[in-house]
Amino acid sequence: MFDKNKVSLGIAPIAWTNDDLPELGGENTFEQCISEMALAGFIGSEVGNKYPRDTNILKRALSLRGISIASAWFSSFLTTRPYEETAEAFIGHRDFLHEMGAKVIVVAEQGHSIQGITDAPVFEKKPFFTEREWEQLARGLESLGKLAAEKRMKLVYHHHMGTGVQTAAEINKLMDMTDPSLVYLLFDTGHLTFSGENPEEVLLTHAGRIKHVHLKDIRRDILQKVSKEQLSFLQAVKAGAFTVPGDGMIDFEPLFNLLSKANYQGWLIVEAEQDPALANPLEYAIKARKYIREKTGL
Ligand SMILES: O=C1C[C@@H](O)[C@H](O)[C@@H](O)C1=O
Ligand SMILES: [Co+2]
Repeated sequence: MFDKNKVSLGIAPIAWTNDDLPELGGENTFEQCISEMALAGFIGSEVGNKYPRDTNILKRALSLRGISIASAWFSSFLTTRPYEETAEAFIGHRDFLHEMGAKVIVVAEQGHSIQGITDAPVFEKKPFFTEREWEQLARGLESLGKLAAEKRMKLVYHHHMGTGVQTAAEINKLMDMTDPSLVYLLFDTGHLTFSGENPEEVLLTHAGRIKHVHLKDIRRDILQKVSKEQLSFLQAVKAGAFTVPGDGMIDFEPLFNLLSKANYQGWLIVEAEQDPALANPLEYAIKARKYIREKTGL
């Protein structure tokens, strides 16, 4: 299985406070969040909107708890806005993450995205890029990838529900259109399953380019409800579509096996956004940690 010197376990703050739905977990503090991550046995985190932006303050709070920053989300608008606008914001984000010691930068294209539109049915209204937009996205990501490389960092692209890069076919197209030394892939088990893709197939196809992993599970009954009632992505999250690995319909064992066979190196980040009032974040973090230990020995 995984080499403990090459694979590290982290957890995202989104289970404590949801940046996309600020009403979920608004009461949970930054300190509670990172203390509970450490208590559950994780050594890494991504960055949430309650995290201090002053890198000295952030480093001190995290080091007291033995936590490092693995990465943080960046929204690109390469298909809808001038490249320079995205590049300027990307450089600030990159420099912050570099200062925090992160090696990868998570990027998701938000041009035409409906992931944040409260009432847009996620299956029915997902956007599709024109060929011109695909070109803009691919060339723009390569340029951002070069900016990442200036700091010896990697851009990892996050496929996502309700965006133009959601399905396996769209992931394949993006990977085909971009330079593999500049644009890498983030593998998110929850988004692939939500979209109806086969995560094993995606993993096998792109194993060499996967440099960051988000682990989340899906509740099958909620997924059926999302499709039947034409819910939006955010309504799906609120309804409990996502949960921690081992608590839903995904079989993680073959995925862990394939990742380890591909000599995966980097972070495995548990990222299971759900309503913290219904799913206690510490309890679910402990549950996830236990499941991963049982299945991988990590
Ligand atoms: O990586 C992610 C970041 C979140 O903001 C997003 O909506 C979530 O679903 C995700 O996978
Ligand atoms: Co994710």
